[in-house]
Amino acid sequence: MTTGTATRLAGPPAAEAVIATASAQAAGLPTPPHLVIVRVGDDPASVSYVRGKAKKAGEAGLRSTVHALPEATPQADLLALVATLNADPDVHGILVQLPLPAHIAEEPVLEAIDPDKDVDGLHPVNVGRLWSGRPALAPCTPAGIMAMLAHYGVAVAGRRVVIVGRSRLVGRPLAGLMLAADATVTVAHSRTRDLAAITRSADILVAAVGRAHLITPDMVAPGAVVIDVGINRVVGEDGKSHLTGDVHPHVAAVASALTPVPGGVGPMTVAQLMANTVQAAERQRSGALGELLR
Ligand SMILES: NC(=O)C1=CN([C@@H]2O[C@H](COP(=O)(O)OP(=O)(O)OC[C@H]3O[C@@H](n4cnc5c(N)ncnc54)[C@H](OP(=O)(O)O)[C@@H]3O)[C@@H](O)[C@H]2O)C=CC1
Ligand SMILES: Nc1nc(=O)c2c([nH]1)NC[C@@H]1CN(c3ccc(C(=O)N[C@@H](CCC(=O)O)C(=O)O)cc3)C=[N+]21
Repeated sequence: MTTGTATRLAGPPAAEAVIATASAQAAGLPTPPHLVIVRVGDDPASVSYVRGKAKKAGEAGLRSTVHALPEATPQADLLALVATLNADPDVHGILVQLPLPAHIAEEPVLEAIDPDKDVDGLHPVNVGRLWSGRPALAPCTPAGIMAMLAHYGVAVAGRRVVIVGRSRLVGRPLAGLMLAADATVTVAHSRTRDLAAITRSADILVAAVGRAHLITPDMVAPGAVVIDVGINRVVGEDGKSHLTGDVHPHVAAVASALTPVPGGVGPMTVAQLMANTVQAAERQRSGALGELLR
């Protein structure tokens, strides 16, 4: 961000607040919640994200284990690992990092995860709970965005929210959470006509597309709150590779508030994973207590 007047909605302070709450809850459990992350192959971005998540888990007082499987792992072996983790009472959260190699279908893998250990909130049971307005483990990026808005005092109820992007991981579940929070929601995507007219109607505009600087100032209503989810690796004028979002920097001159990239939504995603892992551990504990008392 160069010039502009928009308030910078920084991720790290809001993320620390989420992690502090999760850590305090974790400390009240008989054993530290245990997160298991499964990564298949050596995609450099996935390697780096998974490392970041495991590091944060340790800082938050959680246990974490990373299973790094070779690129050529057969789907059956991955399913067998998930079954073992489901059955292990010492494992509270399971996350299979996406994308998976092309020879492995996502659907059967996500459906194999015990919904109560599904800290990514991608199992159809959790998707269904979210869309029927019941408590559920919600995907980390959308839940992190809701936590960030709450942290900075941005009201959602009654406001017009436009989400650009309809992915399983971000756009769709965010629409469900926004609806549950009483926003009026529009979801745009690659087939949307006259995208600018729609984005200009937003009080809160969320860009989750994966195209550098797709959202330009003319697409933003003066005073709108803009959430930039995109993480794009681009080569700058200096010839160096760096990260940039889906939102053009000049949007800062139009918006009232804007999340930076990096240092915006990304840290919220990681923080929310810690919160979801603690929530999963608590759910399993109360589930187990319920069984004992029955
Ligand atoms: N900060 C964080 O924590 C996270 C960041 N990300 C980043 O967010 C971005 C989006 O991720 P993800 O949702 O997984 O991406 P996907 O590629 O799964 O989805 C992209 C969405 O954008 C839509 N789209 C593509 N081109 C256009 C266009 N020109 N106009 C309008 N809509 C368009 C697609 O439409 P259609 O459905 O029609 O194809 C699709 O719905 C990426 O940069 C990713 O790296 C992702 C997860 C977490
Ligand atoms: N099953 C699954 N669950 C996910 O939640 C999931 C996934 N698969 N696949 C990929 C996306 C992407 N994602 C990010 C996590 C952290 C940052 C993050 O920490 N970003 C930092 C900087 C990152 C950097 O410097 O490279 C930031 O924006 O400041 C970004 C993106 C989770 N995802």
